[in-house]
Amino acid sequence: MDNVEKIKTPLFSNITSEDLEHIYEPYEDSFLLIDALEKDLHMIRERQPSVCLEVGSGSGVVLTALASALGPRCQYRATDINPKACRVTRETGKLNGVQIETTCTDLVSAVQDELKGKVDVLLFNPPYVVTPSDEIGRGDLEHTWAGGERGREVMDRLFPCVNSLLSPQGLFYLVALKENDPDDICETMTKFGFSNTTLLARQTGPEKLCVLRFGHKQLFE
Ligand SMILES: C[S@@+](CC[C@H](N)C(=O)[O-])C[C@H]1O[C@@H](n2cnc3c(N)ncnc32)[C@H](O)[C@@H]1O
Repeated sequence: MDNVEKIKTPLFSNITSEDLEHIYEPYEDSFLLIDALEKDLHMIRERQPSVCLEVGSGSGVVLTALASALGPRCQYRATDINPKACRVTRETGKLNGVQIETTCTDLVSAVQDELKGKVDVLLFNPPYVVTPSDEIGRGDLEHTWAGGERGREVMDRLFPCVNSLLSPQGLFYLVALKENDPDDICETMTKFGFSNTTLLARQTGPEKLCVLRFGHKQLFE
């Protein structure tokens, strides 16, 4: 499509091999989310976002890519349960001229009061791999992929918080795997008052991934 504005993949030469023993190396799912944001950039820009929040920012490449395209008028916030990921997220932002404020917390616990109703763009590329429940949180790397039953145990805990975090015009972008049952995710989010769109879907090796976008129902009526 000619009219799609490009989002540059950020530099991430700041990430050392030692970091990669603890944090998620940008991979196909990260780039799928960046591609989905590129596809939706016109809609994001129209909203003149003031706050973008990425949950589980890992290396920070996704939020940095979005921030580089949107510019400095917006506040860029990130959370991760892993303090090393928070540090690398800030560094990746800095390397690309973007300021990202990070908070080390479980999902959005430490920021949800402050950011209530203010988040215009919410991003989550969750740990989505189907694993035994007790693999969740076993270590830094397990945090990056272990999703427990149906790969849903971590992302499912964020869904009830989305309504109170998003601004009235806010959009929520979520990466999901076929095994996570995207139709059921959409049904769950419908119950919380959201409309959904599948923005992109891609087979990457054995994984069938998609990016879902949610917005308050009345926005799309
Ligand atoms: C699949 S990685 C995605 C990293 C990055 N957003 C990307 O797309 O490359 C999932 C990230 O979520 C973080 N994470 C896992 N469980 C979390 C939780 N309960 N709260 C906050 N972050 C979490 C992990 O530490 C990891 O950085």
